[in-house]
Amino acid sequence: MEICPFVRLLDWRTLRAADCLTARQSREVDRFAIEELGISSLVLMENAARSVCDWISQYDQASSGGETSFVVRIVCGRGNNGGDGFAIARLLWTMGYAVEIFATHPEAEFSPDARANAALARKLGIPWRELQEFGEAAASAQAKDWIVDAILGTGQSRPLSGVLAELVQGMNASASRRLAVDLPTGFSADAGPVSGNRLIDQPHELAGLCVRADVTITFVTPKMGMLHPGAREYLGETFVASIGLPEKLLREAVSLQ
Ligand SMILES: NC(=O)C1=CN([C@@H]2O[C@H](COP(=O)(O)OP(=O)(O)OC[C@H]3O[C@@H](n4cnc5c(N)ncnc54)[C@H](O)[C@@H]3O)[C@@H](O)[C@H]2O)[C@@H](O)CC1
Ligand SMILES: [K+]
Repeated sequence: MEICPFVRLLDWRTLRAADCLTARQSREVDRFAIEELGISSLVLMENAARSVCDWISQYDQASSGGETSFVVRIVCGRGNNGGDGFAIARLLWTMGYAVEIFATHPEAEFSPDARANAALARKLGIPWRELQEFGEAAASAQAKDWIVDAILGTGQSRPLSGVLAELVQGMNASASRRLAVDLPTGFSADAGPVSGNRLIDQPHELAGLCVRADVTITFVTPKMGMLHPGAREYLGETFVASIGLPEKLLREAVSLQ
């Protein structure tokens, strides 16, 4: 189902390991695109953000005739997954959506591309709320609202704890719909819904440790962890978004053949 030009629905029935990238391969794709092909990482981030915004606006058109009275709350981590989130906030805001940004870290701790997009969001005066207000905002959110999970993507390297685990619990307890950017926070690109280095057979064990997304929009290709039998429970309806580079080239770059 081509819901918008650069985004295609993932067919779970035909998903194979050969179609999937590991976190390391995903980073290699990034590196190859930036260093060998010379595309800027900010262009990749913008393309990633644009595909998420296209999806939200197409879905909104298709499901409610473009009624945009819902609120999109975007929770941004400190890495490039967060950078995607700041860019998504800017694009949705310029399209007239009600947007609220929540950042998990002070700007000084952001990755360079996240900092660039956060600074732009600040300059444009996009509503930016205190992180500690998120629990209350999520608890009072309506079913037609969206929470965009831009906390962790392929950089997730350990189980969630502390503030991030609390944020994820707040997200999962909310009536709001949840959209995961690249991967749900708490979901390992390599192994799926894991806790520590142990695959979780009982998904309920992950309650609060992994975002239960209604929709996941992943970039370039599916990720290896999506093969885990419990994956769909956390990914929801999954789409694969192109970020402007020929997939075949990227596969060669990570010698997927
Ligand atoms: N693959 C690609 O071609 C592209 C990737 N982009 C985005 O870049 C993301 C990867 O960005 P990053 O490598 O900065 O990583 P993330 O943004 O996923 O993670 C940020 C940082 O969080 C820390 N972290 C890891 N596990 C944690 C935990 N359990 N608790 C607390 N902190 C933790 C790590 O230091 C990690 O570097 C992708 O998921 C995607 O959203 C896009 O911007 C565009 C292109
Ligand atoms: K995410």
